Amino acid sequence: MDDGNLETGRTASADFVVVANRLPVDLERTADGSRRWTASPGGLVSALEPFLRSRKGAWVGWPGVPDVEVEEFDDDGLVLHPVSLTSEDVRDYYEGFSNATLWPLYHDVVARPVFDRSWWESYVRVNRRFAEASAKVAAEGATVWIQDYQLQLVPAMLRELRPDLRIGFFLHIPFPPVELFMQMPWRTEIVRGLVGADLVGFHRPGGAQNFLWLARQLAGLESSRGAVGIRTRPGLMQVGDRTVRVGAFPISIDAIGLDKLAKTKGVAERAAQLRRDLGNPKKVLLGVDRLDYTKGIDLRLQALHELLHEGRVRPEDVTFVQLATPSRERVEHYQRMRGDIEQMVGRINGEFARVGHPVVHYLHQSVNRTELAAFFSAADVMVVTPLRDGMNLVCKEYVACRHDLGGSLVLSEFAGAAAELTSALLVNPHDLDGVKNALETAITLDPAEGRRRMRAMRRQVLTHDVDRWARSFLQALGAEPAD
Ligand SMILES: O=P(O)(O)OC[C@H]1O[C@H](O[C@H]2O[C@H](CO)[C@@H](O)[C@H](O)[C@H]2O)[C@H](O)[C@@H](O)[C@@H]1O
Ligand SMILES: O=c1ccn([C@@H]2O[C@H](COP(=O)(O)OP(=O)(O)O)[C@@H](O)[C@H]2O)c(=O)[nH]1
Repeated sequence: MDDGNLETGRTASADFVVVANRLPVDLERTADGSRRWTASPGGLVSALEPFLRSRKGAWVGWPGVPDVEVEEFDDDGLVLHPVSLTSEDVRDYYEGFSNATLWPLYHDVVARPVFDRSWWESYVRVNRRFAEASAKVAAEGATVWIQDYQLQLVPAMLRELRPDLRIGFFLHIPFPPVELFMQMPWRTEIVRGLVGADLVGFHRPGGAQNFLWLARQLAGLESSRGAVGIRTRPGLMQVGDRTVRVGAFPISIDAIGLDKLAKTKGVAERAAQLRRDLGNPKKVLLGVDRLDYTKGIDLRLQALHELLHEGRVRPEDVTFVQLATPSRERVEHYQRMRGDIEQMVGRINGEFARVGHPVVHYLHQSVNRTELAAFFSAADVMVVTPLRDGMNLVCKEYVACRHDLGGSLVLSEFAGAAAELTSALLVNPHDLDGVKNALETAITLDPAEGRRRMRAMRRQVLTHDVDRWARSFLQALGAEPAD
């Protein structure tokens, strides 16, 4: 996308507003000093962008680079309202509090969270800026849907500025067990920020249940104690004269769109080309992740290394492709993990590759949707082994692309998607022998058994798409009529 497609300078007054840390597009400065817009990384954007485009709302978010002022603009009918962040905001609010405090704390402390008071102050300031921007964009009585852990204070701040709005909040990452959340020095402030919404949504009922408990303990709020259902039976909480709903809404993908894309001649040809380029191995294994320490890329490489060592897998039979989207590159944990992973790739290839035939192809790059559909179509085994993941859209995308019922999915029990894709080969990523066994099973799986599993997973993914997710959330918020 370039600036030519974008109509700038319009004033928005939108009835439906999404607020997320990132806009769906990132501003990129190229080497020759010009600027262009590219697709933003991550599942939040892939899920919400097609949905919002279909209903012509406004999107409030950061354009992805510090220290730029960009005017509100129209991107093919979607009004984008940029919120500027300074370099200090990016360091303290985004890389600091969001990604070195909240991210590890909410992902089961797989890395140690840093609690820094100046980061917290920056988080409060930037959340206020987002609340003010949203208050400006939303029309009288509009629905505003706030997204994710970077903006947990925005619901209450926005309600104070604009009591006329209908406010929803959805958390895309796991909500942690209460014992872990209690470590947070600003735990009560965060709970009070979230209950500013009319509906607080999580991927899983467990997250909703944890939140209800914490709101009772930390904010003294009266709340229901019954089990929260999936898309139904939300918990209820009394906040002054308002009733706040707390529910579980597992996110999904544009399944029909991807199914269609994977059936095109172009994707099928590209998939065949990819297999040829890889040297037509018997089995292609694939990993697709942001380069994030929660994704368990290191442990799948370790499992492969051991299988090769033990002779359970022959290097001439398998090729492993790891697509790793660059992510949060200035955060220390991410830098360390990248070094470790690249060392492991080098080690496996050093020991098992032949000239012209690496065992592991590692691409530290992002690829587009069509190319990704070709990779999914080409892969015999999709390996998804996060230590913890809110949902994980990649595994659902793989399933949506396998109209041929080919391929098998190795999936971590600790991804939100595992509760829905129960016919995957489920693994505990902390159990390396279990991961090795599952990889071996997937490589040698009887095709009829593979088809049976894939059919069941496709039934689930194709009937539970992102549109259903968004509709069920907005219906529970009262922003959309019930079916
Ligand atoms: O914006 P970044 O810091 O570059 O990170 C990208 C996004 O990562 C996270 O995605 C999550 O949302 C997915 C969709 O619900 C879900 O499947 C996945 O499990 C989550 O990790 C993050 O939550 C987003 O805010 C980021 O934009
Ligand atoms: O090279 C890539 C790698 C990933 N993705 C997309 O990035 C999203 C990743 O979402 P997921 O929920 O799996 O994880 P997240 O990165 O949000 O934690 C998926 O929609 C992928 O299709 C992409 O467009 N290009």
